[in-house]
Amino acid sequence: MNINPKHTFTSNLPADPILENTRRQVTKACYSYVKPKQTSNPKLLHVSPEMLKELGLSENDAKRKQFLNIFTGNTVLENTNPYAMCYGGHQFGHWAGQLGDGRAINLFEIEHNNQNWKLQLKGAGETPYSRTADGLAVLRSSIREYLCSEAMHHLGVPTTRALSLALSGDQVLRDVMYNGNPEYEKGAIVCRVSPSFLRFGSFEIFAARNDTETLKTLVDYTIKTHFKHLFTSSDPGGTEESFRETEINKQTYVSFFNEVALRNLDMVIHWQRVGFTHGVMNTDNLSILGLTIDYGPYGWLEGYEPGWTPNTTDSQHKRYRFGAQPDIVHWNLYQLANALYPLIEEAEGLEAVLANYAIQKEAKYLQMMRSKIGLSTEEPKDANLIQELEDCLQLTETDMTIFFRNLANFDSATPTNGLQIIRESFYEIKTVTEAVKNRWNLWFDSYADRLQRDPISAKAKKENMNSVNPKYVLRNYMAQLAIDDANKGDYKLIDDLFNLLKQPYAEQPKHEKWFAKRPEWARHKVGCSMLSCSS
Ligand SMILES: Nc1ncnc2c1ncn2[C@@H]1O[C@H](COP(=O)(O)OP(=O)(O)OP(=O)(O)O)[C@@H](O)[C@H]1O
Ligand SMILES: [Mg+2]
Repeated sequence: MNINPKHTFTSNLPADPILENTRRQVTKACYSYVKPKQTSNPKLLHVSPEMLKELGLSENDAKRKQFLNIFTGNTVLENTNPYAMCYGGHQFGHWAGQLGDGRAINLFEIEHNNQNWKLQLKGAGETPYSRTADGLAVLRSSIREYLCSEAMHHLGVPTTRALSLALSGDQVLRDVMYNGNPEYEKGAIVCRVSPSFLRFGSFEIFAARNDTETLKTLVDYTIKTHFKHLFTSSDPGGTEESFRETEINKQTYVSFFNEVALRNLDMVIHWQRVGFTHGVMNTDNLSILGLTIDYGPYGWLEGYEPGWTPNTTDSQHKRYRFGAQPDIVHWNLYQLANALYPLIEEAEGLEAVLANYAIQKEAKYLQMMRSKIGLSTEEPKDANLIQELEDCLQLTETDMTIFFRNLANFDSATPTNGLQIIRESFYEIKTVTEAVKNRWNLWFDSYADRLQRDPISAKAKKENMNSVNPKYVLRNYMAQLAIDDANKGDYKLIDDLFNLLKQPYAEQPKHEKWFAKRPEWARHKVGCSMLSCSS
């Protein structure tokens, strides 16, 4: 295996001078060096061929013992120095202080095709940031993270990626529903991959500690590394040589914040498009690059319900419910603005970005919803048509994925067929009363009128709709079936789902069984509709 490891993160940012792996507050440093824990009997369960290719590795490489050893933490690659990152975060609306990579350990960077990738193990053992926990991850949550991050990539949603899923061979104790019934589960490790694992909380921690110096070092590094275009355009002449020395001006900090805001807006609008509910949008789980990060208690909408969250830890206030996600990004951006303020010392620019986010959020959401119903032009009343559609979707439990996919078959010449076309998306046909049918028929009439004023051909409309409305998503019960099998030692379904989800927008007649509503047994089952943060 030919890996030429890079270390741009550690060579540009301050390290924690303490090398002992003891739990502590780490100050004036962006990371701590720490070695992954040795595992007793590691076994690879799956490797992403697409990710291998992105990294310039071959499928043969993945079969080597060295690959297994490196990506489960048993071998540290020569000339590399693994590390855990320091960050803080606002959890459920409250500042939680230092959090950090309590169980994630960065191995090294690989550069391939002009892209720098950080490779990180999740569940690789304790670090200085582990607080009271064990640094490990269990198989169920690792399968969910592995399958979903690659599935999101294929859906076209900005996300961190996954290279491999492995068993550690060790047992991990977990109290799944936090009700005093801990049990041993299989331990597992996912190798995650991303151009950066920096989170909003990576910046907040230094602002909270009034450590403006380290804050500036980290922000400048981030701009010069990941937002180079901002840096060079506003500071002309910024060549590689002058790269480190050149001062970044205040306007560039504001532009950086603006881009972070817009990238995260783009990400969350994609979530709303595909029905993804993240579940724990704390500021330590929002990426500075606007990538979906931390596949914990996430879930996919089945019945269209903006008030839904899969996370039982949030069942009372439902702060992170599906419909609130774009507003939560906004709230989190306020926290990031506060963290960047010491570098700018003027609120105006940051406030303008936040105000613009609110405007853009409405516009982008509307644009996205127009695409879901196949409109190629804009009319002022589209917002009403879409609002009425969302109201109709909540009249009775209606499957989001099936609804939008089947809606592509609607013909504006025969609006009375509308109900028949979407019938399959209703969970209980007996709840579709005359009153419900009437509302839907009214909507289909307005929709047909609107489509008739749209110049797009029926064929193009259908193609467009099928390219934004996925046919296959990782429904909660599907992941749970793969987990149940894996706990019994059968890993085939992981591979089947992995392959299915590579083409979420394609018709896959052989796999039609996955284009189905959630089965009744999964309605209230732990892991399918209820997920805790225990992972
Ligand atoms: N088993 C564990 N051992 C040590 N620390 C943990 C463990 N589980 C979670 N943490 C830490 O608790 C904090 C919040 O956890 P959260 O569930 O958001 O993250 P995570 O799922 O571990 O990781 P990530 O955000 O990297 O995907 C993080 O600092 C995380 O590292
Ligand atoms: Mg997290």
